[in-house]
Amino acid sequence: MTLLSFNNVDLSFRRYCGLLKVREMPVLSRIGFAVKRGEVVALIGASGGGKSLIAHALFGILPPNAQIRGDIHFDGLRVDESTRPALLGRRMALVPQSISHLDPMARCFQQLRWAARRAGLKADDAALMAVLAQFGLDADAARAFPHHLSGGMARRMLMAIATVGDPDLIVADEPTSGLDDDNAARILSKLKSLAANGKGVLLITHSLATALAYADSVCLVRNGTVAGEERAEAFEDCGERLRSDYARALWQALPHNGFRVNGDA
Ligand SMILES: Nc1ncnc2c1ncn2[C@@H]1O[C@H](COP(=O)(O)OP(=O)(O)OP(=O)(O)O)[C@@H](O)[C@H]1O
Ligand code: NI
Repeated sequence: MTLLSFNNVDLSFRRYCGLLKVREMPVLSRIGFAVKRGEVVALIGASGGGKSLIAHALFGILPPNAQIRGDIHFDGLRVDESTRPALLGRRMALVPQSISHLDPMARCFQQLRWAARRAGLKADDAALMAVLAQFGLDADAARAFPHHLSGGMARRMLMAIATVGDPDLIVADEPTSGLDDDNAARILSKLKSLAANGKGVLLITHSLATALAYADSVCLVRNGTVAGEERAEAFEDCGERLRSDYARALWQALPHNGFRVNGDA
């Protein structure tokens, strides 16, 4: 069953040139993809391609000069200013790319408690500590203010905060950046197991290798548009089963495919 769908979503930023002239800078064009329950969909693409903006459009955290058109649906409901508040934290949660989304003025455990409360959960402290333990975070991390955490610990704290409310959809924006291999695997396995338990997961990453190890399907984002949608299992051999040229080029550029460019032998 489809949990999240983007249909023909366009996004532009208004910029003032001079005093009165306003220019529209398009950044996303005709974005369309879907996430079903039980699957991990990876949004992948190079830096600056528009992946985070797609997540920000869903969660309503675009800057005020952003102009958005098109349809975003969550579980059959159109997502807009009126419907979004009831969804945030309860039905869908974001693991933001930047760890600066943690509140610098509150201890981490307090922020976890707020997230649980926002989701309508009456979790006691022991249950919240168990959530932290899933991400390798202990009582010291719980007591800490965000600036006392390492980058990797802060990222794991963001995962704990996003998942504590048991949302139906998790959007994880580069959730493993700055993590060592073990902690990265822990986060990605957790996302995969959430999907295996009927949740939907949108994994945003610049790494095709990461996407292929954990995702069921891959949506390629390039220059603000969807340059291809592929099943993860189509990335095999020489990529004959891939539908888009861009996917084939990325696949052939991976180290174990010999860094071939444009299909060169
Ligand atoms: N507030 C803004 N005003 C104008 N342009 C913006 C704004 N925010 C982002 N952009 C532009 O939109 C484009 C897409 O940015 P976005 O952060 O979504 O990329 P990304 O694919 O997530 O990249 P990365 O992998 O580096 O995180 C970039 O070219 C960026 O410069
Ligand atoms: Ni990003």
